[in-house]
Amino acid sequence: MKYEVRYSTHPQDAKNYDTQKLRDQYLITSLFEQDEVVMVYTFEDRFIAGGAMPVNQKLKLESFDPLKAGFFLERREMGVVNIGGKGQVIVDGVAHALDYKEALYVGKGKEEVYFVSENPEQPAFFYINSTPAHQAFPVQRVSREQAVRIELGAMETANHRILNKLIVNETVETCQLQMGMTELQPGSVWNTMPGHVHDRRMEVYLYFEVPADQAVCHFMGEAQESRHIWMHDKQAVISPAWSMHSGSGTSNYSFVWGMAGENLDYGDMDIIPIVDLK
Ligand SMILES: O=C[C@H](O)[C@@H](O)CC(=O)C(=O)O
Ligand SMILES: [Zn+2]
Repeated sequence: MKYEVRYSTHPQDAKNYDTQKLRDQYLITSLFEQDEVVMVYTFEDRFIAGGAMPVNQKLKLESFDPLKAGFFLERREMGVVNIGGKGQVIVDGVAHALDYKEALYVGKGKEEVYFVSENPEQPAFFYINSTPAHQAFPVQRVSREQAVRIELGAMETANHRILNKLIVNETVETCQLQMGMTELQPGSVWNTMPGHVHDRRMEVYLYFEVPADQAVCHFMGEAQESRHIWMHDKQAVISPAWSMHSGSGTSNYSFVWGMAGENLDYGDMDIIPIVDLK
């Protein structure tokens, strides 16, 4: 398994970052590598964003040195969203089938977790989010039908999108993790517009279904001191609690969002009026 550690940053410091520094600090370019588990451990709320792409073998979820844990979920919980072909997540011997855009919550204390693809020609891409946890909640699969679906925005403002709450307190009991998936409708390009911040929680976005010759421009930073990061398919970006997080694409696309921090209130956001953005 491969991992990387990223320290957290101060907004006053981030103001001075040039393009490369912004990308090094916040952009995660590669989480999906054949027959590997790849993890980025950020000190923003000790959130881990990872990818598991089993092709020719099943992959074991393993702890890594900075966690100083006997096994990965010893003091953590995890959410998994499959953004690839059919696969299974095997948790302490129990197989949970995950189809495209389905999710699985795995609570603290589960010792043995494996990732498997059904067909090596169409491997599963398991996107992983994990946060510290102090209570064990049951494993729960969230199918597409079980997700809480909300329609947001409008075609006229190029932000018509379907938000699917996958792992939120309406569907799954968690310690601090929340996850969901938002799908921009054809012709719509703006996510999270009007934008927001939530000082109570940090967030990570993973963009996918971005066509190979298109890109998403992700907006971050303080609302009056915004910066942008150009992103491609299956890349993720870390949003510290002080940062806005919004994006516009050169086509429509989808993204998985994951949050952790102070509360489990999805609606706890401070909206930034569009005319106040700088
Ligand atoms: O705090 C919540 C997250 O930023 C996302 O759920 C926002 C989002 O998917 C959207 O508006 O398109
Ligand atoms: Zn947010």
